[in-house]
Amino acid sequence: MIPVLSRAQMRAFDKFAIEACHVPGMVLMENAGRGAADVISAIIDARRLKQLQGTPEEASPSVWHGPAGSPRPPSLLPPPPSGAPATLHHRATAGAQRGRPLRRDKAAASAERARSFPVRHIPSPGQPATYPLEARVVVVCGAGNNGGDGYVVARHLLARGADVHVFLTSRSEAVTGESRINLDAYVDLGGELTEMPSDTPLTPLEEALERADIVVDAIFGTGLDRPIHGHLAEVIAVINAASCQCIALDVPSGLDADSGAPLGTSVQADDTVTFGHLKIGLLTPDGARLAGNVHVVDLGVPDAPILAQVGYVAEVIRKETVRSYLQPREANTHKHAAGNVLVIAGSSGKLGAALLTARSALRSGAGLVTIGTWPDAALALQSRVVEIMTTSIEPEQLEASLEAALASRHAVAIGPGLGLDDRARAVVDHVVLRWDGLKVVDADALTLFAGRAEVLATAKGSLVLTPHPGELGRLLGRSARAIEEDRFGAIREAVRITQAIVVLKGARTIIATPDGRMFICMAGNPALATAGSGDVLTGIIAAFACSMAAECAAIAGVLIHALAADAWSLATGADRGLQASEIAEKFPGLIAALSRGIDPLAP
Ligand SMILES: NC(=O)C1=CN([C@@H]2O[C@H](COP(=O)(O)OP(=O)(O)OC[C@H]3O[C@@H](n4cnc5c(N)ncnc54)[C@H](O)[C@@H]3O)[C@@H](O)[C@H]2O)[C@@H](O)CC1
Ligand SMILES: Nc1ncnc2c1ncn2[C@@H]1O[C@H](COP(=O)(O)OP(=O)(O)O)[C@@H](O)[C@H]1O
Ligand SMILES: [K+]
Repeated sequence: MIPVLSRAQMRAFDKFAIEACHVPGMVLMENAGRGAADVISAIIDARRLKQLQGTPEEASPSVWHGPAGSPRPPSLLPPPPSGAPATLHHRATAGAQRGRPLRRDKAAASAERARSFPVRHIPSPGQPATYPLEARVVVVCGAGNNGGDGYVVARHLLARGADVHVFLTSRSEAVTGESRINLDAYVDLGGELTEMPSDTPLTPLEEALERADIVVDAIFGTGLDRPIHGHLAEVIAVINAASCQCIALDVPSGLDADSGAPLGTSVQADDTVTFGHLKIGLLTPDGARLAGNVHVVDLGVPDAPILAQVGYVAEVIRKETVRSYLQPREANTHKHAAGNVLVIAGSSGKLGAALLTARSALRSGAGLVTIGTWPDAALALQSRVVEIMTTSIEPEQLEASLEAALASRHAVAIGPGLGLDDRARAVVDHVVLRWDGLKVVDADALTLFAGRAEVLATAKGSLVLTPHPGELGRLLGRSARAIEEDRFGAIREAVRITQAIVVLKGARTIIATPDGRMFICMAGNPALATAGSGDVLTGIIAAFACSMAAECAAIAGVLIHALAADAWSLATGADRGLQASEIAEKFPGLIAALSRGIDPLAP
């Protein structure tokens, strides 16, 4: 399980560790700062090795998370001067290339060691293979504990030979407690510090950032409790204008750790090193964009006893969890046992939606898939389908034709392209509210409950609702923007009103269940922003729901759908141009890989 905590839970976690478990706050701060220094060192080292090996920066497969359209930051480090000492890595490589034996006589080596007392740096995980770190690092510290983490980072980078300069957004006298001890330690060890309280110009910071390779943002963490204005907003603007790589500590300063929205303004980080656990605000679309790549470092305390006290808001969906839902097929399985899905979808001009949903259900392993649609649409579909069956919903004999269509189905997917007229409303009411089975409700079927979402709580059977932010906004009487600004709050409200499992789609899809749990999908990419990809998701969830609990079907469907896009992007190198029908083509291979415990995205 990868838990995700709210701001209050993370603060309670630290408090409980300090007060109930007697781990000094100083130790937590040291672990946080040292962990961050390790991540930063590894980033510097990886870039340096890449440059020494002559790999052009542009060839890096890593994703640039900066604002849309903004240039990727320039290369981190200047090329090493000619004649510069070779790194340990290079010496080892050169030796191996010259054919020097890799195994040495142990006794001779031991005798040699005893004579020469060599001092060797043995890197621990996350640390670079070589010191000194050749990087110019600016650390911008606030007056609170986030700033305290910043001094710890500064001290460790200084110890590793980096060129470090700390800027403090207040006077030193304003810094107290553990942060003050770490500030003093950094300064007393020869660290350079410039005070930058509100009445001072920001030119020294601007000049330092022009020369810097990395800026570490340690202004605010989870203590941010009001919008940022004035001087601090200007400091953040200067950081954001700098072209060097920006690494935020805990959260980008200004980001609301709960909603993921900027409070006034926010640092735009390339990487965020977060402490203890993921914060929920780092996982919203806005938060993810502002945080860049997120690294979690542990605080050196066991989680279980503390999490049992403080709880967590959500879990990240893991491939291992989905693997446990995917059972191998029995040798004597027959098509009826493999899942019988009815897709109630499509209308004139929107037949594609029905086809995408139905084909997705087949590719996900359903044994029988039937599209139930209007007579004209059913007629038009007959010439376009081979493995999929069709059945007509007769508006004049609605209930009778629906009952016939629903007989023996294990699950129903309803909504894509169905239309919003009165006959569609009658179909949706009959199936969603009165049929006693599992229904995946999407698109038009959701919109037909706008203004009356509470009626969904009275539905027979069970429901999985799959809204995008616009559809959820319609259900809750809000704008799509309002939903995006508070995705976790909105999905919880939707579950409370409807008592259904709700899947809120988008970058970082969330699944929430009526018993209060939430799951976040970290897979997927913007290639999914293409017409019909939601219909494909509806199909896979409906097919999985034939053989899994509804909640597991939603979790597995969301992850595999997202992984399909990631696999496509990995294969093509593209972030656009994916056609919805191609998503489902990847399902059988992904299901097979996950079932065997193979990472489908591993090279
Ligand atoms: N012992 C602990 O509790 C640990 C805390 N850690 C760090 O401590 C951070 C939290 O530290 P703090 O609680 O000191 O808070 P911050 O350092 O995030 O913020 C400092 C103070 O700024 C003030 N402030 C809030 N919003 C403001 C605004 N808009 N404009 C001006 N001032 C504002 C508040 O009074 C707040 O307490 C975490 O994010 C993490 O980085 C880590 O060192 C791990 C251990
Ligand atoms: N930027 C993105 N990153 C990750 N997933 C995305 C992104 N944009 C869209 N998606 C996914 O693509 C699907 C789009 O669904 P939906 O909006 O219903 O599309 P449609 O109505 O065209 O079928 C959802 O599963 C959503 O989570
Ligand atoms: K920060």
